[in-house]
Amino acid sequence: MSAPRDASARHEAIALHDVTVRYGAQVVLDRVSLELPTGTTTALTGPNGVGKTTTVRVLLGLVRPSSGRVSGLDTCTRAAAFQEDRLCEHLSAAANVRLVLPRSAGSAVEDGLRAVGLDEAAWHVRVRALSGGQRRRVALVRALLPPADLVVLDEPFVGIDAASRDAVLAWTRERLAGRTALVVTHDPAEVAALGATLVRLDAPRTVRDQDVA
Ligand SMILES: Nc1ncnc2c1ncn2[C@@H]1O[C@H](COP(=O)(O)OP(=O)(O)OP(=O)(O)O)[C@@H](O)[C@H]1O
Repeated sequence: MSAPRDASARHEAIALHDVTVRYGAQVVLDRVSLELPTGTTTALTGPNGVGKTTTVRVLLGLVRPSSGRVSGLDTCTRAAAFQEDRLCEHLSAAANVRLVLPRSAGSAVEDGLRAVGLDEAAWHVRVRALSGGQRRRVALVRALLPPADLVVLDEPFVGIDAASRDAVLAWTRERLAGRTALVVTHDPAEVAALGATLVRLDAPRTVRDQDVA
C-alpha cells in the first residue's frame, strides 16, 4: 500500500477559530486559532499542561469547545494515534491494524509492522502482552496506514528506542507526505525529521474563576 499522496485534495482547510475549552473553572484553551495547512505536517509543541492533547481532542471531535469553531472537519476523514495507544488489548498487533483496513490491503499490515521495526515474532501476540514501545509502534501503524485526510499523532514516538527511531520517523514522514497532519511533540529533532512546521501553544492568557460562564 503506497502513501496516499493525493488525499489532501479531498478536504477543505482545517482550522480552529478562537477556540476556548474549559474544564470546570479551568480555561485550558483561551481563544486559540490554529490553521493546519492542507497537505503538510504541523508540529504542535508547548509546556506540559498547556492544552496540546486538548487541541487533539477538539480536532477529533472528542471535546466540544466552550466557544469558537472548528472548520474543515465535516468533509474529512481522520486517523489518530492517542497518547495512551487505545489498542484492542485482546487482539494481536496485526489484527489491531487490520481493523482499520479493507481486505484489499494485502500485505500492507505486515509491511507496516516491519517498517516500524516490530519483530515478526510480535505480530501475532495479543497486544496486552507487548512492551510499551512495541505497543506504540502498533498504534502508529494503525494511524498511518489508512488513507485518512487528517492524521493526528499525540507524542507518537515516546518509548520507541533510539536505535530504531530514525527509521520510524522516516516511514512516518513517507506516510504523511501530501496529507494534512498534526503531530504533538516536545522534540525539535522529530520536528526536523518530519519536515514539519512548528507551532508553539502558549499558556492561556487568563485563568480566572470569574471568566467561567
Ligand atoms: N478531562 C479533563 N478534565 C479536567 N481537566 C482536564 C481534563 N483533561 C485535561 N485536563 C487539564 O487540562 C490541562 C491541559 O491538559 P492537556 O492534556 O491538554 O495538556 P498537554 O499540553 O497535552 O500536556 P502534556 O504535555 O503533559 O501532555 C491540564 O491542566 C489538565 O489537567
